[in-house]
Amino acid sequence: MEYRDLSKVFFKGNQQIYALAHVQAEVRDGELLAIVGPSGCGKSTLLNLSAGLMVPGTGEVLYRGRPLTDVNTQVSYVTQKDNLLPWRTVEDNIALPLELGDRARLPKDERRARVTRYIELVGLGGFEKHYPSELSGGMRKRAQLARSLVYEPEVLLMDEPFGALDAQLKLVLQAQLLRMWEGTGRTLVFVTHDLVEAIALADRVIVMSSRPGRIRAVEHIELPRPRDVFTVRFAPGFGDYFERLWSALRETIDHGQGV
Ligand SMILES: Nc1ncnc2c1ncn2[C@@H]1O[C@H](COP(=O)(O)OP(=O)(O)OP(=O)(O)O)[C@@H](O)[C@H]1O
Repeated sequence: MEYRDLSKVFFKGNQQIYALAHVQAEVRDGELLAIVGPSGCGKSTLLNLSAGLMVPGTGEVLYRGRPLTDVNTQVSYVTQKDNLLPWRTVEDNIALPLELGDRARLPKDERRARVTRYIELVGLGGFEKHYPSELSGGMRKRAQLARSLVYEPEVLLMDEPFGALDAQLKLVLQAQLLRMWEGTGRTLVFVTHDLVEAIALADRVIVMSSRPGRIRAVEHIELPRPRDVFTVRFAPGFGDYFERLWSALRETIDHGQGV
């Protein structure tokens, strides 16, 4: 996927909000790309454009070399907002993507087996028949994660998926995410406010400037895989990545509107 000179302006009454300006970047096949940047710098807007849910003002998103002109059905998107369907149980929520489009043609047994596999993978075994209102915040995140992985999309977009969770749970879910992603060859774009999380998970980290969002810095994270999120922060080199990225981020915060 490629962002070519992407800009986006929102209009609110007679106010113009410049969300993104001349974003030029590539998302490489199979990589885990983390995007960090101050609040309001256009990170969610970039994901919305990647999913084809929004039309760019200028420039284009290329997906497999072609400009995206419609909803991108090859990507799955874990949004900031919890959008599990309250009237469906955990297993029925997770099964939903398999009921739509071409995937509805998969044999029923295979669909059921996949749902069970992803429920186990995210650690929700035993809660299949629960409704979202009967789950904790962390469990709802796990269910969202399973729902977005169950149809095995080419690209997974995640918008601060672990932002609101406590530090311990965050680590556990990061570890699960890496376990599910490493070795699959799938592409993952992960927006976060947390630099440590970005370095621990990613192959590359993009730092965006404050609004209008531009690419400020790109860092290749060459820490070996498979990574252990619990210990990687003590690995040699981690501190240097943190220092460089923090310095890029701080500059944009100092010159912008804060976090
Ligand atoms: N539909 C919209 N209408 C008007 N303004 C919008 C709309 N969507 C986003 N914006 C504005 O565009 C800017 C970028 O928003 P966006 O949600 O992409 O930022 P973000 O980097 O994801 O922020 P955060 O880190 O706080 O989630 C913000 O100033 C926001 O108010």
